[in-house]
Amino acid sequence: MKFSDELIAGINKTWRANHSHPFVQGIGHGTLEPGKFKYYLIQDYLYLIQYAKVYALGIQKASDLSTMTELSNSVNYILAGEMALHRQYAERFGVTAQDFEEAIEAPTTIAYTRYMLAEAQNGSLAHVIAAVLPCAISYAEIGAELAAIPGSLEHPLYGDWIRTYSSDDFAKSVQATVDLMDRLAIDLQGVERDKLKEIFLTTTRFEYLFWDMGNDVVDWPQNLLDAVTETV
Ligand SMILES: Cc1ncc(CN)c(N)n1
Repeated sequence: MKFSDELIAGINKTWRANHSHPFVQGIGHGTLEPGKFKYYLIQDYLYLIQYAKVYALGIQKASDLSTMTELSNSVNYILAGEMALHRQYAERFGVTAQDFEEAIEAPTTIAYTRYMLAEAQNGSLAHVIAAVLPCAISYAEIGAELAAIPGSLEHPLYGDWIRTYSSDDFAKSVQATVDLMDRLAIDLQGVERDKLKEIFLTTTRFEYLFWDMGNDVVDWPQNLLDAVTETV
């Protein structure tokens, strides 16, 4: 069994919980409240900025030019490809990409992204890839599953999102990361593999928290947001 398959098989219940999350199903069936989607997109834009930096740390830790090039392609795909989707939605919601970029990061966004950055900064390239892998694979799987729901691809608001995450471009970018994980794992022993499994489980759990955040619009308490002008 490939190491990437072993990672998912070892945490199957947690893994599937993301697919059946009400927020995800709401996108697929077109029943999600647009306001929740907008809040999620803003936080996801901020998330992707940090996520691109995690991949960039991988470039620094890579030991060959071909891996560096692959990771650099991933950084470019996130910043220019995936985030273009969010910029297009910003326009549809009547705000600018800069409004998205200048939004306040919610506690979940900070916790998830800074966890990945800490593991990436302190660990090896394998740690970097284990941290980003649930994000990559789960969106590709979710995109494909939602695309199979009749009419989902034509939904006026959610169709673009589903088309992006079920696209060949996204799948190609994810496959490069999966293949890299499998190559890196070949040389690793038990304890090192266990650490990768722990990181993979943690970021899979964070994926669930991120869907929860969107579904419940979880932000800092309003009184703290109102007091923001006191500190900036
Ligand atoms: C939280 C999250 N996880 C994963 C993806 C897919 N890159 C995303 N856009 N946002």
